[in-house]
Amino acid sequence: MSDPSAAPAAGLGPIIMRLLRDGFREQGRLYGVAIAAMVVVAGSAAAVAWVMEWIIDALGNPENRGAVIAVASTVIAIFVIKGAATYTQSVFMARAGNRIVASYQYRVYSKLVSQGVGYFNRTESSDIIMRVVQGATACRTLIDIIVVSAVRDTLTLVGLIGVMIYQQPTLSLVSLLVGPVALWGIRIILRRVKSIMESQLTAFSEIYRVLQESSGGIHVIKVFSLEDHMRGRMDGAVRRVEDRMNSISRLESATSPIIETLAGFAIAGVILVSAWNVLGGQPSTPGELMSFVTALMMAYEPAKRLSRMRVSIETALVGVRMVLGILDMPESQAEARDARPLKPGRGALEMRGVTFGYGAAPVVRNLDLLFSAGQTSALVGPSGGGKSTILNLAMRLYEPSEGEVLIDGQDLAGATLSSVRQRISFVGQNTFLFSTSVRENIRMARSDATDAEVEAAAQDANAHTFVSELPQGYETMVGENGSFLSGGQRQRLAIARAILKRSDIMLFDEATSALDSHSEALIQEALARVTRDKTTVVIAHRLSTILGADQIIYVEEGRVVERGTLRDLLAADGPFRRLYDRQFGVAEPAPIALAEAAE
Ligand SMILES: Nc1ncnc2c1ncn2[C@@H]1O[C@H](COP(=O)(O)OP(=O)(O)OP(=O)(O)O)[C@@H](O)[C@H]1O
Repeated sequence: MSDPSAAPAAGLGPIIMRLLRDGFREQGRLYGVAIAAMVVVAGSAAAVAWVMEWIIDALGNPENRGAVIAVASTVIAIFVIKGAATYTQSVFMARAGNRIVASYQYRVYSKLVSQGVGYFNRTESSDIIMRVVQGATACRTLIDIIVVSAVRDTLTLVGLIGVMIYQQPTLSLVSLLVGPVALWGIRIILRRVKSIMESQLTAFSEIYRVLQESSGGIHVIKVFSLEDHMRGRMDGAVRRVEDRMNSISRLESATSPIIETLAGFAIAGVILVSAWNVLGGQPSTPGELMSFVTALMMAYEPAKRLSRMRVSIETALVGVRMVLGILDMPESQAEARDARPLKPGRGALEMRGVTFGYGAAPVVRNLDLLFSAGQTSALVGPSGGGKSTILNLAMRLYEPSEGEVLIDGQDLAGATLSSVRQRISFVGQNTFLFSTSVRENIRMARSDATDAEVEAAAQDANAHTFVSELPQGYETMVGENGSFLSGGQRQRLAIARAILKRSDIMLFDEATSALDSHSEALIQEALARVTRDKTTVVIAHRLSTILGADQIIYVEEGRVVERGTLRDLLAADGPFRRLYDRQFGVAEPAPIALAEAAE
């Protein structure tokens, strides 16, 4: 499946410009100070080379004590200034860089969390983690490289070359001849780096995936003795990352022999030409020559760093593209521009001619359904028939490809998402709890709920007794996804959360399946009270939980096959009747009696 957050095709130039624009807009002051410090660092480097002429001339005439002391003081001043400027540059670059990482991590997360459920179905969570963690760091790295290398090293190099040309124009030309050769060598290296970096990120993603599956699937790993299998996967993943790291380091380092060799040629050329100059009768003063040679030697380091810069840019670029890909991704569930909040009503939920599929094949087809306001409806039918999908569409977690989903006659497609979600409470098959206290988990439904309201909701969900017996009561931490609690306890907290929300439509998808029949009966009784005047839709495989429903809808292969009261469906002798007979046994009288009681 194509990844909508795939890297944008933009070239290096536009990507760098965009990052710099973003970085300077957010952290212009910090970068401004750092760049000013870099200008001072570059200037002081040129000054060191420049002052050599003065030093040599002063040493050639040591009787002039004033000149010697002035030179010595100048050297001290230059180095003190260079040290202070280097410190300022490092501190401000680091502060700006850390802020940039935080900003991109937040922006990427913020964009991701506003995507629809479909995006998270398509994208592996390990991939998402990698994009947030590695991608944001790559953005900082790229800005750092550009600012430090392009500004400081380029300015330093320009200053030093300026000194060289001023002191010895011919010799400068000779030494600069090696430049084009260096560029050619670096181009070859770059091509290799690009291909390795792409696969490096895939290898990283596998490490995150193994970690996540180890944590989430630890029970399966233990019970099926999969420890060695997981170790093998991790070993493979970390080795792949290691191999690629080594290749990248090798390529980055390959710039060194190229530059070293070329530097040797440049210096040898300078020696030969200056010897020829002397013989040819164009002598330079020792001071001029010393100043030139110092500038040439000092130019070597920034030149080497600049030669590595392109390789480092290429390694960071893959992560940067990932981040920009997410930031530029269209909203997978965009609100209509003229979307309005749903108007209040009694909570009638309706589907008209709804067709929808997660992929190409439709899961529900041309569905017409009415869940009347204030009534309880039950969805039953074989597994995979589309019951949960109907609830997903009602919550607008997915948009129908055809037809309309309406609340109180208002099409959800034209409503703001927040107003739709506000009207609906949901307890699903897989209860999710946050890694915080029991109280905070329930309060997620309504942040302004008082402690008394939280506890009342827990009472209704038959959770209060067990919560009171926990070591810190409502303040007990529940662990990652409620791992310190039993399945039934988790479900009761999820039900309490849904009750606290006080919305007028309540959806329950196998919400009491993890409970023993005694607890289930208690909750059913409480839920019947809480949902009395609400539009309620219940999915349950255990028919005992839905016998009191106002209507029962039998769904199979995405279609409504039967609907009616329990009495109607039993009398119709269709698929519901067969399901009913299978669960209770034809000779069992109790549910029939219950049906009578439900009238
Ligand atoms: N996120 C998804 N991506 C792709 N296909 C999905 C997704 N969720 C469900 N399906 C498919 O849609 C069909 C209907 O699934 P759904 O969960 O709605 O059925 P259900 O009646 O609720 O089943 P059950 O009773 O087992 O929960 C199934 O074939 C399922 O494989």
